[in-house]
Amino acid sequence: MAKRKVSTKRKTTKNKTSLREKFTLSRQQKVVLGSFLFFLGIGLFFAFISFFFNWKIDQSEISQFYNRTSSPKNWLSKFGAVVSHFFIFKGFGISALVIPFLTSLTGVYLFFDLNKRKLAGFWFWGTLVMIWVSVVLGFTKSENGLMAGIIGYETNDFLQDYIGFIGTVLVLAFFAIVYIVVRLRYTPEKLTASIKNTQKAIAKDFDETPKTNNGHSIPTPVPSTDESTSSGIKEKIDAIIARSKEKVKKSEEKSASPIVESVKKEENTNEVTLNPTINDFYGNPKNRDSEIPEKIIIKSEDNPEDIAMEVETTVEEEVVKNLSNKLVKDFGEFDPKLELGNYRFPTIDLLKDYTANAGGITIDQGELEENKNRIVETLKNYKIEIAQIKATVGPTVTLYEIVPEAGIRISKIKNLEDDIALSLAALGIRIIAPIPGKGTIGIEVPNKNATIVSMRSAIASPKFQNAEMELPLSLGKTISNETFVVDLAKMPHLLMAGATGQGKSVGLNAILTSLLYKKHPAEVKFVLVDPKKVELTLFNKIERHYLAKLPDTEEAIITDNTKVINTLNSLCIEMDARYDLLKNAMVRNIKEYNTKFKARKLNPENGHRFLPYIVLVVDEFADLIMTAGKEVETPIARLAQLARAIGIHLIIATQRPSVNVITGMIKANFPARIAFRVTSKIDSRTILDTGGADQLIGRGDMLYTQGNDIIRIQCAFVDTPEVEKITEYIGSQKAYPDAHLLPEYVGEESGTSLDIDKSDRDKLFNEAAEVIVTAQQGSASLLQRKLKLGYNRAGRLIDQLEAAGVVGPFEGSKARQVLVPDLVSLQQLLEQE
Ligand SMILES: Nc1ncnc2c1ncn2[C@@H]1O[C@H](COP(=O)(O)OP(=O)(O)OP(=O)(O)O)[C@@H](O)[C@H]1O
Repeated sequence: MAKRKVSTKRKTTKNKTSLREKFTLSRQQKVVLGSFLFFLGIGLFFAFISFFFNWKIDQSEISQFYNRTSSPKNWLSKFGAVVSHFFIFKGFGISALVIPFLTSLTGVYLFFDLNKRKLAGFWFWGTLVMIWVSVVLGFTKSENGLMAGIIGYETNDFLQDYIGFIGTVLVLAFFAIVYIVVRLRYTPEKLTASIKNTQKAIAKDFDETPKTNNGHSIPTPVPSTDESTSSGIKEKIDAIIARSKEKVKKSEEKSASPIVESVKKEENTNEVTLNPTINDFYGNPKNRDSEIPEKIIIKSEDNPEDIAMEVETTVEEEVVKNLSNKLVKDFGEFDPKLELGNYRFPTIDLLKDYTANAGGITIDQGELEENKNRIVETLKNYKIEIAQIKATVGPTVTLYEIVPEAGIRISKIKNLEDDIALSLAALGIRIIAPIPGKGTIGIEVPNKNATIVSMRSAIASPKFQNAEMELPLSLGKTISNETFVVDLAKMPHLLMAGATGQGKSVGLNAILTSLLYKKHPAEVKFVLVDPKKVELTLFNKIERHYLAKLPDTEEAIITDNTKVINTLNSLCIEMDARYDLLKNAMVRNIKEYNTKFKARKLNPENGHRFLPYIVLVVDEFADLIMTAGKEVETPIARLAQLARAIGIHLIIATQRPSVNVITGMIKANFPARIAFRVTSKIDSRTILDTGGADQLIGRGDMLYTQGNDIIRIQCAFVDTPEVEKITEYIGSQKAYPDAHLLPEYVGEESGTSLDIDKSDRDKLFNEAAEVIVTAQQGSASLLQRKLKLGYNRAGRLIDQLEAAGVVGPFEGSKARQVLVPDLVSLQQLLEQE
C-alpha cells in the first residue's frame, strides 16, 4: 500500500518534471519573448494613456475594427483603442495601468533570466492591487466607467447589495491590511521600530559629540521638544525623517536578502541568531569559492550607552557541502568504473557444470538406512540409547543428528568418537557434541558417492548474487547443502592450511574467481605471491585489469622471495598513506572514505583518490618464512594488525601447518581460518586450535572458522581450464595502461647511487627539473604524467634530480622535498654546475 503510494508519488513527480522540461524555454526563446513582452508593455502603456484623452472620440471606432477607412485617435490606433477599451472601460478602470507595467516587467525577467518566483509574486500582488483599487474607485459611482472600470463598479455594487456599505468598507480595509502585512512585511513591531529608528536618527543628527580614544561615539540624549521649536531645527528634523523613511523603505525592498532581514531582526531583539535562509545565500555558486563571514551588529536599544559589538561567524563547512552538492548535481557522483566503462563481467557459462542433475545431490536411501542402523547399534553397544535421529545430506558428508535419551552425558559420546568411527568402518567421521545452539549430537559420515560442488553453482546461487558485501567469497556448500558466502572484508584476513593435494590451490582459485565475478577492476586489486611458480600464473593475463605490482618490476605475479619483502614493505607504505588519507577525510574506514570520495566531498588536488581494495595472496607461506623469516613476518604482522580499516586483506596459504610457520603472532591476527585435510591432530590444532581437520576426507572437504564456530564446507571446485577461460575473457577486454602501481619501496640493498655523471643525464633532464620546480612537488608520477614517460625513466630522472640537488632524498609515501624555490634559482643552479 505504502509502496504504491510512493510509486504514484514518484510517477507524478516524474510527469511534472517531463512537463516542465517540455515547456522550458531555451535562452534564445527567452530573450525573444522577453523583448516582445517588454515592448508590448510599453505599447499598452501609451495606448492606455492616450485612451484617457480620446476614449470619447474613439468610442464609435471600436465597432468599426474591420473597417480600414476609420482612423481612431488612440496613439496605437485600432489595436490601442480596442485593447484599452477592454482593459480600462470594461475592466479595471485607471488601475488597469498595472497591466502594461507587469507585461514589461515580465519581459525584463525573461530577457535577463531572473527569478521566476519573484515575478509570480509581482503578478499575484499586482492583480490584487488592481482589483482592490478598481473596487475602491467604484465608490465614486462615476457615470463614465473610466475610474473604476466595469469590473470595479459592478463588484462594488455586488458587495453593497449583499454586505452593505459598511461591510464593503470593512472587506476592503481587511485586504489593505493583508497587503501591508504580507506584501510590504509591515508588522506593528516593525512600525514601532522604524519610529524608534527615526528618533535615533534625529538624536544622531544632533549629536556633535567628539569621538573617544577607542573610536566609539558617546551618544547624546534626544533633544527635548522645547529645543526643537525653532524653525531651523524643525526643517532639519523634517529632512531627517524623510531620509530615514526612505532608508526603511529601501531596506524593505531588499528584504528578500536574508542577511538584511537578519540584521534588522537583531536590532530589535538583541539576540544573535543566524537566519536559517543564510544557507541559500551561500548556495549561490558565485560565492562558493570563498568563506563568507556573517557580520551582525548588536546594539542595545534600551541602553544606548552600550558599546556596539560585532559578531562574526564563518560558515565554511556549508560552502564545502554546497560545492560538493553542486559538483554531484553537475557531473553526478564520481564513478571509479568509468575508465573501463564498457568492462563486461565474466559470464557464468565460462564455468563448467559438474553435476549431471544441476546442483542437486543424489540421496541413496539404502545408504542412509544402513548408516542409521549402524550408528544406533554402535551407540547401543556403549549403552547409549537414542530418542531421535535425523539425517541431513550434504554434498560429501551426511550429518546424523542424534537426540540421546535423558540422562546420557554428552562427554561420554565425545569420548567414544574413535570407537564409533571404528564400528562404522568409515574414514572422515567427525563427531560434534553438542552441535552449537541445537543441543543435539552430530555425527558426520562421508557419503559413498561424493558430489562435486561446482564453482558454477556457487557463483549462480542467489546468496552470492544478492550478497551485499564488500568482498564476497563463495566458498562452497555447507553440510546442509547451502551455499556458503562470507565477506573477506569482515574476516579481515584468511589463513588457509592443509596437507598437500587436499584442495588448497583449488580453494584459492575459488576465492579469486568469486571476486572476479563480483568486483569491477577499479574496485579490487590483487597482489599475487606464488613461489611454486605454477599455481597462480594463469592470472597474469589480467595483470592490467586486476593486479598490482611494484613500480619497477616486469612481472606482476611475484615468484622471487626477495621481491616479496619489497612488496610487503611497499604495502605497508600504502597502508600508512591510506591511513593519512582517512585521517584527513575524517572517516574511519575505506568504505566511508570511498563513499565520501564518490560524493565529491574530497578534493583530488589534496591527494585524495578512489581507493581500491587490495587482496594479497601468498600461495606458499611456509616457503617464505623458511627463506626470509623475520623480514617477512614483521610486515605481514603489521599489515595483519592494521590493514583492515584501509582495505588491504591478506590470504596466506600453507601446506606445512607447523608452529614455526603458523606462529602465535600470525594466529593472533588471522581469526578466519580454513583447514583442509591434515595428517595429524597436532596439525589440526595448529590451524584451528582444535582437532577435526585430521578427520576430513580431502578433495576440498574443509573446516572454516571465524573465531567461534567451526563449519564443515565442501569447497567449490574450479578447474584450471575454467580459470584460464575466465582470465582470457577478462584479459581480452580493454585494460588500464599498466598494472596498479604500489608505492615505490627502496630496500637496503637496492638503494640508488647518487654519483650520477652529468653526461649520463637524460635528455629530458632540464624539462623534468622545470616541471618539478614549477609544481613544487618531487614525485616520479608527476613526471610520468607531464612528460608522458614510463615509470622507470621517470624514476631515473628523479634520481638524477636528487643528485643535482633539485629534490631531496626519498621519504617513503610522501613526495620528495623540492629544494629549489623557483625557475630563476634553478637556472642559476644548473649554470653553476
Ligand atoms: N573442491 C574440490 N572438489 C573436488 N575435488 C577437489 C576439490 N579440491 C581439490 N580437489 C581435487 O584434489 C586435487 C588436488 O587439489 P589442489 O591442487 O588444490 O591441492 P593442493 O592442496 O593445492 O595441493 P598442493 O599443495 O600440492 O598444491 C585436485 O586436482 C582435485 O582433483
